[in-house]
Amino acid sequence: MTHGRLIAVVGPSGVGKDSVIDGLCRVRPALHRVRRVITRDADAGGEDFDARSQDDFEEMVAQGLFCLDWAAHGLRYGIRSNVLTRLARGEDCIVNLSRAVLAEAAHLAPDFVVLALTASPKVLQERLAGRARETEAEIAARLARDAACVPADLNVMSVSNDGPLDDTVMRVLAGIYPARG
Ligand SMILES: Nc1ncnc2c1ncn2[C@@H]1O[C@H](COP(=O)(O)OP(=O)(O)O)[C@@H](O)[C@H]1O
Ligand SMILES: O=P(O)(O)OC[C@H]1O[C@H](OP(=O)(O)OP(=O)(O)O)[C@H](O)[C@@H]1O
Repeated sequence: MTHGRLIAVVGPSGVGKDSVIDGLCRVRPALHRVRRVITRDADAGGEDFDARSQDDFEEMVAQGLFCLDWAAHGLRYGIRSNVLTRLARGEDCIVNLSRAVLAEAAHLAPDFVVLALTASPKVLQERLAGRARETEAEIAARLARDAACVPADLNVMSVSNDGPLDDTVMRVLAGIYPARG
């Protein structure tokens, strides 16, 4: 059976990673959205995720339950290893990742694609303020974050999300699932 494709969505805070993932999964329901484990309050809003305390999270790490985990924005993030079973069954999976774990993530699937979203600094600022999930100080820290670069040797598709969301979703779909024939 063909191995599923793993699509990693990366980019600065507020660029639209979760929104683009939502849009892609709506248009392509067979695409599995990977639910992240995060040490964030369960009622923080935004993406659907599994909230865990710091202690519980570290226990999950110790038990080897994650195939990827990282720290950012004062939070811990984990991807459960069961995504590997889905990929092995041939399911395509999409996940919001840190740029810092891309090299490691590339080893998880033979068909690994990075979707790197971009937007202007002004747009990022407006979107984070509009999302209203973080405080002003947290937004400032996100905008100032000095993130790792996307490794040059990976299969990277870079797409601007400065314009309407539906346009971005359609451009991404055309890029990652080009029509055959
Ligand atoms: N193309 C777009 N046009 C307008 N608003 C957008 C667009 N993409 C995302 N947004 C909005 O910007 C905010 C940040 O998007 P989000 O998906 O949470 O970004 P990220 O996951 O990259 O931090 C959200 O309020 C979302 O609704
Ligand atoms: O190392 P970086 O590439 O900068 O990424 C750091 C973190 O930022 C994003 O998290 P999250 O989705 O919680 O935050 P965001 O919605 O503000 O992007 C991303 O998923 C990573 O977990």
